[in-house]
Amino acid sequence: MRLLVDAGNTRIKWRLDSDGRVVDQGAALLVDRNPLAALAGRADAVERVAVSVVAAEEQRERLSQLLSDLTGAPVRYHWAEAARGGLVNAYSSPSKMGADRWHAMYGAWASRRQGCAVVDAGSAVTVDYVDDAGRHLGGFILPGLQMMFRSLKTDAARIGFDPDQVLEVAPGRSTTECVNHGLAWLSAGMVSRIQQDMASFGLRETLVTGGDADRLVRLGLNGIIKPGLVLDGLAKIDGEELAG
Ligand SMILES: Nc1ncnc2c1ncn2[C@@H]1O[C@H](COP(=O)(O)OP(=O)(O)O)[C@@H](O)[C@H]1O
Ligand SMILES: CC(C)(COP(=O)(O)O)[C@@H](O)C(=O)NCCC(=O)O
Ligand SMILES: [K+]
Repeated sequence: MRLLVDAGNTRIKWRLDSDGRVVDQGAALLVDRNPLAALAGRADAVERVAVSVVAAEEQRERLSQLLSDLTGAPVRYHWAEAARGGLVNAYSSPSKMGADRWHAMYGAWASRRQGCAVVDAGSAVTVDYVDDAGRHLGGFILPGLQMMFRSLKTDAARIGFDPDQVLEVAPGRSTTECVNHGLAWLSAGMVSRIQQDMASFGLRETLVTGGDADRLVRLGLNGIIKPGLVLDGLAKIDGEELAG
């Protein structure tokens, strides 16, 4: 059995897989005392661990310690790459790209082998475009929903509001409405820009992952929700590395 781990800036997502079959999966907040607690007592069967991490280096070290407390199995960290299996990264310095973006893109590319957009609505939102030839055309990094609520709350003295994840885009008539509708309106604007880009780059499908994936779809993004897309790509890459 193999343990796959996707450590984002907010949550750690994990999956136990056996020969490509999902045996179990879960998620916990990165700040939890032990985000891998659900795996205690089941680690004996783990023969190998594969990790995709974008959280800070100190969080990676903490995760590393949690994993070695859990299992003696070898742990392999996978990072962004220049190219793999026909997918070619647009970055001139691929190691600077978040591992999660590469793994999500590879998850999409390996299963479809056609042009697509990959949207990861996590702590930050990332949008990446891949054409039919497997060329990554580039992407965007934007603040995620909680990050935007936080910055409005902490960086402006007189914006008092109760954050609420509404999908309402009408002009607001109170501070709370202006903020909540404003963020829905901003996300809806991003959604229509993605859809314009899809048409102009001739891309067919949008795959959406991350904690706020469902919100973007409800705001009109014409996409397929793939909650485990990063883990799908990670599983594939780790399997390919093992096979040599
Ligand atoms: N249970 C949850 N805990 C925290 N954030 C959540 C939860 N459910 C949905 N979210 C939303 O998910 C976003 C974080 O997405 P996630 O995919 O967990 O991020 P990351 O990959 O950066 O760890 C937050 O902006 C938040 O709005
Ligand atoms: C953009 C990200 C913060 C997204 O991470 P997440 O919101 O999923 O935690 C992450 O992919 C990252 O740290 N990227 C490094 C910079 C880059 O991709 O160019
Ligand atoms: K993300």
